[in-house]
Amino acid sequence: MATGRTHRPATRSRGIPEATVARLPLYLRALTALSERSVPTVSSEELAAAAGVNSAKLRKDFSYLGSYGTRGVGYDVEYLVYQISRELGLTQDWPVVIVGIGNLGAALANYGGFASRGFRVAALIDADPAMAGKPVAGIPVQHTDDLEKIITDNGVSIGVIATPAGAAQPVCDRLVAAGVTSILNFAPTVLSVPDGVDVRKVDLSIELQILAFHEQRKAGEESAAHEGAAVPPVAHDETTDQGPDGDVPAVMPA
Ligand SMILES: NC(=O)c1ccc[n+]([C@@H]2O[C@H](COP(=O)([O-])OP(=O)(O)OC[C@H]3O[C@@H](n4cnc5c(N)ncnc54)[C@H](O)[C@@H]3O)[C@@H](O)[C@H]2O)c1
Repeated sequence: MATGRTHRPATRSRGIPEATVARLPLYLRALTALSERSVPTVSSEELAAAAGVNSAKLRKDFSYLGSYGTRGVGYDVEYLVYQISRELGLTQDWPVVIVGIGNLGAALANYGGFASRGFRVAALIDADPAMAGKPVAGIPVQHTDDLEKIITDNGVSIGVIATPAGAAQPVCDRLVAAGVTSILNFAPTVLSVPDGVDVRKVDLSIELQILAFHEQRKAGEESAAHEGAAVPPVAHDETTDQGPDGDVPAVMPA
C-alpha cells in the first residue's frame, strides 16, 4: 500500500526518503514490543521480520539514522527506540484536537494509544450545541464557535477531522487558518490545503476494498490452477515489501 505525505518532496531536507519515514513507525512498534519484553539487542533479520520489512531495506533505512548496529550483536533496542522516536518527533508532546465527536471521534478520543505515543488529546470540538460541555473520555466537548481560540490557547499543530464528509473542508480551512499545519482526515473526501500543510487520510473502507481485490484474485488463482492457466504475480507493497497480507498502517496519501 502506498504511504506518503502531501506537499513534501520525496526526500526530506535531512536526506531521509519519505519511504523510509513511512517505515519508521513499523520499526518503532516492533522495537517497543521488544523493549516491553526487556530484550536488549535485536538482529536486523529478527527486527525486519517483526516489522514485516525486508532486512536489506531495514539496514539501509537505519543507515539514514546513522545507526549501523554491531556485527554479531545487532542493534541496541533502547537506543533505537530513542533514535526513531526522536527522528519522528515523538520525544516532544504533541497536543491534538479532534473535530467531530460522533461515533468515530469519541472512539478516537477514548483510544489510549495516542497518549502513550506522545499525542495528547488537548480538546474535542463539535458543531452540535447539545454536546457542548459533555465529557467524552473525560474531556468536555467544546463548540466549533471557539475552534480558533482552542487552537491558539493549546498551541495545537495537529488536527484530526472526524466530521461528515461535507463538513470536512470548511473545518480543515478553519483549522489551517488558526495555525494547524498537520491534519489527519478520516472523512471520505479529498481536502485542499495550502503548501506547508500535511494531510494524511485514513480510510478503512479502502483497505477493505484492497483486501476484496486480493480475495478475488486468490479465488481466480484457485480456479486458474484447476484449469492450468498462469496468473500474473501480485505487486508487493513498496513500504513493507509485503504482499497482500502485510500489516501496514491504514493511512493513505491525501
Ligand atoms: N476513515 C475511516 O476509516 C472511517 C471510519 C468510520 C467513519 N469514517 C468517517 O468519519 C466521519 C464520522 O463518522 P461517525 O460515524 O463518527 O459520524 P457521526 O455522525 O457519529 O459523527 C459526526 C460528528 O460530527 C459532528 N459535526 C458535523 N458537522 C460538524 C462541523 N462542521 N464541525 C464540527 N463537528 C461537526 C456531528 O455533530 C457529529 O457529532 C464520517 O465522515 C465517516 O464517513 C471514516
